[in-house]
This record gives sequence, structure tokens and C-alpha cells, in this order.
Amino acid sequence: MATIHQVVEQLLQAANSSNISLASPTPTSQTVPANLASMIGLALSFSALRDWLKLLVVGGILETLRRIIFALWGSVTDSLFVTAHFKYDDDSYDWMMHWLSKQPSWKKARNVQISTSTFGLSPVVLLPSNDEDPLNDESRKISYLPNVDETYAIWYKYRWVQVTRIQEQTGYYGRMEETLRLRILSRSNEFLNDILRDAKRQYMAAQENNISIYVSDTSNSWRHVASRPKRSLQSIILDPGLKDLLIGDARDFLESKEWYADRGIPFRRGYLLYGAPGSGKTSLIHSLAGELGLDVYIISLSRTGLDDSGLSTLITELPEKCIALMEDIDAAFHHGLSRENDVSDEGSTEGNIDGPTPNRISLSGLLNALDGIGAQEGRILFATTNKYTSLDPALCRPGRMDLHIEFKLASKYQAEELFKRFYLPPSERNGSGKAEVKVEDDEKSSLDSGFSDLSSGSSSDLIDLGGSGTTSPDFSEKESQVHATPALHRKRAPKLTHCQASKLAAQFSDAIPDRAFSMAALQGYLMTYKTRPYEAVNEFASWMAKERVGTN
Ligand SMILES: Nc1ncnc2c1ncn2[C@@H]1O[C@H](COP(=O)(O)OP(=O)(O)OP(=O)(O)O)[C@@H](O)[C@H]1O
Repeated sequence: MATIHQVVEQLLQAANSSNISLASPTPTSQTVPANLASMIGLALSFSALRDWLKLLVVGGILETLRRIIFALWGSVTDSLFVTAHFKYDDDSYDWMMHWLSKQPSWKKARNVQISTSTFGLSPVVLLPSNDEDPLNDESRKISYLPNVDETYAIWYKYRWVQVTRIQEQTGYYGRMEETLRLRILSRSNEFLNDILRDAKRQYMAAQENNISIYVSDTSNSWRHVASRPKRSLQSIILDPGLKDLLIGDARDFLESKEWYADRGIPFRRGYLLYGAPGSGKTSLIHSLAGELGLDVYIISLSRTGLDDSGLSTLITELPEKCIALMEDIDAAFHHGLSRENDVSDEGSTEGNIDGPTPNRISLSGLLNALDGIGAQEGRILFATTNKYTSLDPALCRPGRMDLHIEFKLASKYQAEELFKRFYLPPSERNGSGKAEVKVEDDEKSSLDSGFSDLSSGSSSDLIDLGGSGTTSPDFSEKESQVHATPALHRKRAPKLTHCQASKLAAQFSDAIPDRAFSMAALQGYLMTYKTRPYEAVNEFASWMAKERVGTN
């Protein structure tokens, strides 16, 4: 075969013999096409060039055919399959993973990733199903996940479903993002909808006893971080009537969408819980979320990197019915949240929590986010603070915070109930629970007269159930938990009758000055005597004396 060098030489010779002047700068218009044609003819007369050309044409045809076949195959498969993608940071991804873990045919998969991820669920609901398996203990259940970039085929209701977990690098920072892809042999979306309904229903059923907690991530999107078991309202001990008032108001609000729409009032409700630390504000919100079946979205105003526009995005993206929780709303600004130290300049360090890190949330940004044009309808906002007086009146006005509820240090009633809750078994407690309900009902009826006004959405209400409201030092629960373990409790705690427990509880509450200690502090104290109710009563006076010396 002729080398390129030889071919070029032959071409030059041919050009010379045809009187083509390669150096000629201005060939005439008639000679160029004729010369070009003769050159092409000449070039074709070389077998090597002819072969290259053939190769080029055949290769081109093959590539075009390949593309056509792939395009045809794509459209044929598209018409036979329905494909759905589930992104990792979306709730539907968790539903699908949970659904997958429940599929009998998935249990037979032989190439799997083992994970302790619970997809926001309590670990009990996940694979493997063999309860005898020592790996399958309650604390760290394992689940079988599809391996990254592997494709699996499973059968669901006699249909073939292909499952692929794809991991891709996206964005400027090369963040890995995961997608779960389902391809279903079906011509309509109906079957996919069936799967989605089934997956969501199963997930919700597994979630029934939990509430989901969401927090915002650095890109200002909501991320599901945990599921917590619902806390019963009975376990929160407040002065009679308060719990009923709050739950009644929230229920009434959730059922009043039309009422709000008819009157043109934004369908939103805000509760401001303020007062002594450790008095049950957070616990009550948690418990209410479970009672109302709502998820909790925690808005941390002091999160690094959160600015006004980020806050507004987060509030706009809240789901229609949920609890938005802003804890320690005063702490977002070091000197209290007020117009005077409104932070309007980005990068200003005024009013920030940690000194050098700028806090970029301004009061006007917060107010706009709460009830501006983008604010979500149907949400319930709970804000908590220990410094009620440091809050700006604009933040507390009706429409933003409709109900203000003060939480005080423990009353004698609360101390007595806490004692009973500690030392009475649940069956006995139910007996006393009836009495508690009765008291609450009585109290409620006295509050009922003013209740319809509270839910009108147009007034801000201050609930004050007596007492002074001064704060006391908090006691460390951690410290007291070290002293006893649940096993010890079960073994050695004496079984008190209802009558004995009531007597001791009355003595305990008699020994406690009204509104002197927080419920958290009393709980901490009782934790150190969790198996010794008599000592808990006898030792209280000396504990109190020590505490008072410690705080003076
Ligand atoms: N009224 C109450 N009834 C039952 N338990 C309570 C009550 N108040 C506080 N506790 C217990 O004390 C602990 C702290 O309570 P919680 O976090 O709800 O208080 P808080 O008012 O939100 O405190 P802070 O203002 O410091 O955030 C919890 O373990 C909770 O069980």
C-alpha cells in the first residue's frame, strides 16, 4: 500500500503534468473547477484513497444506522415501559425504599448493599424479616438496599419492575446525588400510581406512631432528619385546662380553612410559648404534633449562612399543614430581636450569636417571611422564648403570634402529678388519669366562655395561669440518669398502691414551694430516686437547701 508520502509526491507530479500552478495566486474562474475535477479524478485513481473513502462512507452509514436503531429501540421501550425517577432528597425516595424493603421478591436479591439507614422511619419496620437474627436487634436494624449502579428485576402484582439506583456527581462542588429509577412494564401510568399509593400508604402506616422532623440544609431546602415516637399529651403535666385549650384551638384552626377564606384572613396561626426554661414548652409542641398528626419543621434562625431570602424560601416551601417551630426566637439576635438592632447590612456582625459570624437574618426579613406574600397557608407556627420582654411588639402582634402562653415554674399540682407519674404503674395512673381529666374538664368549662374568641384568628391572647414566673437554675438530667438504669428500676422499685402513691405525692408537693423549681429540675431530682419514692420525699428538703445555697 502506498504511503502518504508517496501519494503526495504522485499528486504533485500529476499537478505538474496537468499544468496546474500551485503557486499561482489568482487562478482564472474557468480553470479552477476543471482543475479541481481533474485533481479529484486523479486522487480517485489511487487505490489507497479509494479505500479510505469507502471506509468513511461505510462507517458513516453504519453509525447512522446504529443511531436510528437506538432511537427506534428507545421509542419502542418508552412505549412499553413507564419510567419514574425518585430523588434522594425527596420524601418519595423514602417511601420507595421502604416499599422496596417490603417486597417479597426483593428479599431474594443476591447483590445488595447493607445499610442501617432507616429512611426516616423507626428501625423496626425495615428488613430483614427474620426476627431471630441477632443482627436484627431493635437498636440497629439493617436493611437491604439496591447496590449503586446495579439493575434489579422484581415482580409486583404480576408485573415486571426494573429497579436501578443511580449515583451521579452534580453541581459545581461535585456533590454526589442519588436517584432511584423504576421501570415498569406497562403502557399507562395507572400501575405506577398504584405503586406510589401503596408505597405512601405503607410508609404512613409505619410512621403512624412517629412524627417526622425536618430541618433546613445549606441550600435552603427541607430535609427529613428523623422520626420521633409520638409523646402522649398525658405525659406533659401542666396546670389544668392549658393543654385542652391549646389542642382545642389548634384543632379548631385546622378545620376552619373556609372560615378564614370567607373573611379574607390569612389561614395561619401562630403560638408564642414563653417563660421559664425546662417548663415543658418544647415537649408540649412535640406532643401536640403527634396528637394533630403534623410533621415538625424546625427553623433555626441562627443557622450559619441563613439570610432573609433563604428564610423566605424555607417558609414558602413549607407544606400546607405542618408545625413550623422556631425555638429560642430571642437568641437569633444576641441583644434580643427588636427593630433597634435590625440587621439590614449583609455581613454586619451586630446581633449575632457567636460574635465573629455574621447573622444575616433581619427582623424585617423575619416579619416578611412570616406573613409576606410567599408565606405558606395552613401552617401552625410555634415560637418559644425565655425572654418574652425582649421581643419586638411587631413580632408578637396578632396575625403573627395569635396566642401567647406563659409557662411557669412548677406549681404544687404539677409536682404532685409528676410524682404520681414517676411511681405509679400506667394501669394505676389511668385511674388517676380519670380524676385528672375531670379536673381538666371542670377547668375547661370555665375557660370555654372565652374560647371561641381565641380561635378567631384576629386577636392575640395572653394566657396566664397564675404564679410568678421567675426562673430557677436548671438541673442536669444527664447527671441523674447516671444513677439508675431501667433494669434496676424494674427490679427494685417498690410497687405502690394508688393510695400510697397519692399520699407520698401529696407530701412531696407540700414540701415544694409553689413556682420555685422548673419541671425539668423536679424530673431531674426524681430521676436520682427513681426506685426509692420514700427517700425522694424524705430527702427533698435537704436537696432543696443545697440547691438554694448553690444558687445564692
Ligand atoms: N410540664 C412538664 N411535664 C412533663 N415533663 C416536663 C414538663 N416540663 C418539663 N418537662 C421535662 O423537662 C425536660 C425539658 O423540657 P422542655 O425541653 O420541654 O422544656 P422547655 O420549656 O422547652 O425548656 P427550654 O426553654 O430550656 O428549651 C423534658 O425532659 C421534659 O420531659
